[in-house]
Amino acid sequence: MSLPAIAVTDLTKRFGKRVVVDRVSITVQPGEIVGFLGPNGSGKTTTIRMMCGLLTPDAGEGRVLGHDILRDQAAIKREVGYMTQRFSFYEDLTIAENLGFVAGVYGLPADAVTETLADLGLTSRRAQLAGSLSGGWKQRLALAACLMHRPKLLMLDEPTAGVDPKARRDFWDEIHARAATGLTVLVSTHYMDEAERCHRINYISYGKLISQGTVAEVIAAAGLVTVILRGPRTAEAQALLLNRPGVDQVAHWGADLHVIGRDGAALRQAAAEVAAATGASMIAAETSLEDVFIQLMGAARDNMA
Ligand SMILES: Nc1ncnc2c1ncn2[C@@H]1O[C@H](COP(=O)(O)OP(=O)(O)OP(=O)(O)O)[C@@H](O)[C@H]1O
Repeated sequence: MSLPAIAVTDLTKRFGKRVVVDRVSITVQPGEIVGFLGPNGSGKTTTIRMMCGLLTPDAGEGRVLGHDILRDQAAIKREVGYMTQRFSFYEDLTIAENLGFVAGVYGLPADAVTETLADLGLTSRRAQLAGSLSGGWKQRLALAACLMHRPKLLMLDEPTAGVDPKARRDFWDEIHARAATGLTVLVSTHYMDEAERCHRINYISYGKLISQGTVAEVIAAAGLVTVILRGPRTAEAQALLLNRPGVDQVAHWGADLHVIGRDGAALRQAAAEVAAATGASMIAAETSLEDVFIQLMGAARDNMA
């Protein structure tokens, strides 16, 4: 097997007395798209910045694209494309002028801009002011800016926040096409559908990595059982289900109620009783990634308490 694109162990970062990243280890193979998920403030951006060579860990070690994260930060920065959460442009410059500025920063030749415009389908819009672009095109410009120096690894921090579904899909098609040619991608997101587009995911909470694997593996590892109650009185059913033994989560999905818990026998018994009491039918269902994340969030909170 080839050298991993990312292999970091026990990364730790404190701000003041607070440990915001706590012994996080991640391995990513070349060409993989790996998702990074977790609640707000859980340490995703801080971890990404340590792996990009922008922030020095207080403890831990590892290599990114073969370079030591503690000693070769300059080399990492040259070979990584980092799209920050709130990417910004000169709004009163055109697309081409913005890319020209970035090319200057990296010391790239002028034809890098022409090539990148063509590569990202931006040539026909090259003279449009960045400030006048829609969210989807702004995001494409941000992607162009971080691909222009031909990085081997892309770190994307919530790249599609606030972008419409069609633009998000186009973005993901673009990412998959590039991964197929060997680009490695680490992407943080709060969107479940995006997590499902990744080859593997990492879930971090309160600075600790608490689940890793393919979506199917993460769902299986959570050991949850889900049943659906379908009937006329779901609001009443929800009230009856809350605080019943075996019921960890109850959530409305349209006209259905999803009932989720770790103790399958207790869950089914509670759901069956409430279904009978409210005239609902009970249907076995697959546990979703969102159900798992809600459960993990609750479990992490309980551990902190
Ligand atoms: N430079 C800093 N100084 C002090 N605290 C910081 C600094 N950077 C981040 N933090 C804190 O560290 C914690 C982790 O932040 P981080 O941005 O890594 O989380 P995140 O998972 O990326 O969150 P989000 O999903 O909201 O983007 C937060 O509580 C944040 O306030």
